[in-house]
Amino acid sequence: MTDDDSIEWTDPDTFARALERAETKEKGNYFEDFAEGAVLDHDRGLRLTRWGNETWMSQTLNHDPAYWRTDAARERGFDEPPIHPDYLTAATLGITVEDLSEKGGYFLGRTDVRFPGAPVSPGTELRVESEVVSTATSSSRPQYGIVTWRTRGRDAETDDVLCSYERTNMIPRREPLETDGSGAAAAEDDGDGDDPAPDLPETFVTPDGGSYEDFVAALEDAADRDAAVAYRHERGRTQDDVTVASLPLATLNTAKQHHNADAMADAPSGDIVTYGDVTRSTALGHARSDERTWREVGFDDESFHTFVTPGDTVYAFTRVLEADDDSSAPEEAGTVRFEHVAFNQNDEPVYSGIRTAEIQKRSR
Ligand SMILES: C/C(=C\C(=O)SCCNC(=O)CCNC(=O)[C@H](O)C(C)(C)COP(=O)(O)OP(=O)(O)OC[C@H]1O[C@@H](n2cnc3c(N)ncnc32)[C@H](O)[C@@H]1OP(=O)(O)O)C(=O)O
Repeated sequence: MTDDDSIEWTDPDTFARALERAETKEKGNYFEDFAEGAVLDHDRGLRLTRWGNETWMSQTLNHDPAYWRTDAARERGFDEPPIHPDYLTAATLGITVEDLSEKGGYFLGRTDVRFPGAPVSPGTELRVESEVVSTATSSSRPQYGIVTWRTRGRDAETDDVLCSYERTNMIPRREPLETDGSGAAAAEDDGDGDDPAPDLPETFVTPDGGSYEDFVAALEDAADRDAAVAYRHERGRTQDDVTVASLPLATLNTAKQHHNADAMADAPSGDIVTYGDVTRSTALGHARSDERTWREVGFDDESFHTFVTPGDTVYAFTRVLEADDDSSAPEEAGTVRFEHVAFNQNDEPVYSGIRTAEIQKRSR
C-alpha cells in the first residue's frame, strides 16, 4: 500500500500524473438535465446596489442623469436614481448562469423582456427563478441542444416580479446525437451567398434631434418613398478586462466564457468573450446618448450573432420603426420602437434587438 504522506504531491511530474487520474467535480447542467415545465429556484441572489448599478452604467456608457442625480431623477418622476433596467436584466440573467448555462454553449437570444415592477430602488434584493419552456434538438450542432427558459427576477422581500424574459441558449449534450451529418451540411449551405442581397432603401433619414417629435418628423419624412429612418452612433467601446470579465462576475455570472482564458483557448472564439448583456447595454448606451429617453418599456427578438472578444470595439446602428403618442405613455413622452444593431470594428453585427422606449417630448 502506498504511504500518501511519503509522496511529494507538488513535485511537477508527480502532480501532472495525479491530475491525469483525478476526477473533476463538474459544474453546471447538460441539455439532458432540463425537462420542459421544470422550475429552478436559483440559490444565488444579489443586492442591487447603487455601486453595482453605477459600475455597470458607467462602463457601458449609459450616462442618463436620471440614474445618477437625485434632482434629475425627480424631474423624471422617480424618488431617487433607480436601478437601470439594463443592469436589472443583466443581474437577473447573471444569477441564473450557474444552473442554466455554466456548462457552456452559446447565449443565442432573448425576447419579451419586461419590467412590471419598475422603478426599482437601490438596496432591493433579487431572487430569481427559471422555468424550462422548451427543449429542442439542434439540427446543425449534434453536440448541443437548444433550451428556452422563462426567467423571473423578484424582489426577495415582496415577491413582486421586477424583470421577466424568455431566453434561449445552446447547451452541450452529455451524449452527442448520432447524425448522418445532413443537418450540418444544410447549415453550411445556407451561408453560400446564393441569395442575392436585397436592395437597401434609397435614402437614409437621420432624425434632427433626440426628442419624440424628431422621431415622428423623421418617420414622416421617410413615409411614402424609398427611405428608412436609420443612422449610426459615433461612440465605440473597446472591450477590456473590466467589460469582459469584471462586469459579468459582478452579476454572479459564472460562465467560463467571460473569465477563464485557459478554458476558452480551445473554444471556437479562441478567447474569453464579452457577456451578451454587456455588448447589448453598450450599444443601447450609444443609442440613448443620441435621444431623450424617458423610460424603457421592453425588448424583443434579441439575437447574438457572433462573439465579441477583448480588443473588439462595440458600435451601434439604429433603425426607427414607429412612433406612437399612445395613451400608455405619460403626457411628457411618446412611445418609439427601435431596432438597434451592435456591430464591431469590422462592421459585423454582433447583437440586434427591438426596443420599445418612451421618449421625452421637446416641449418638456
Ligand atoms: C450569458 C451567457 C453567455 C454569453 O453571454 S456568451 C456571449 C453572447 N453570445 C454569443 O456571443 C453567441 C454569438 N453567436 C454566435 O457565435 C453564433 O450565432 C453561433 C451560436 C455560433 C451560431 O452560429 P450559426 O451560424 O450556426 O447560427 P444559426 O443561426 O444557424 O443558429 C444555430 C442554431 O441556433 C438556433 N437559434 C439561433 N438563434 C436563436 C434564437 N434566438 N432562438 C432560438 N433558436 C435560435 C438556430 O435556429 C439554429 O438551430 P439549428 O436547429 O439549425 O441548429 C450564458 O452563458 O448564458
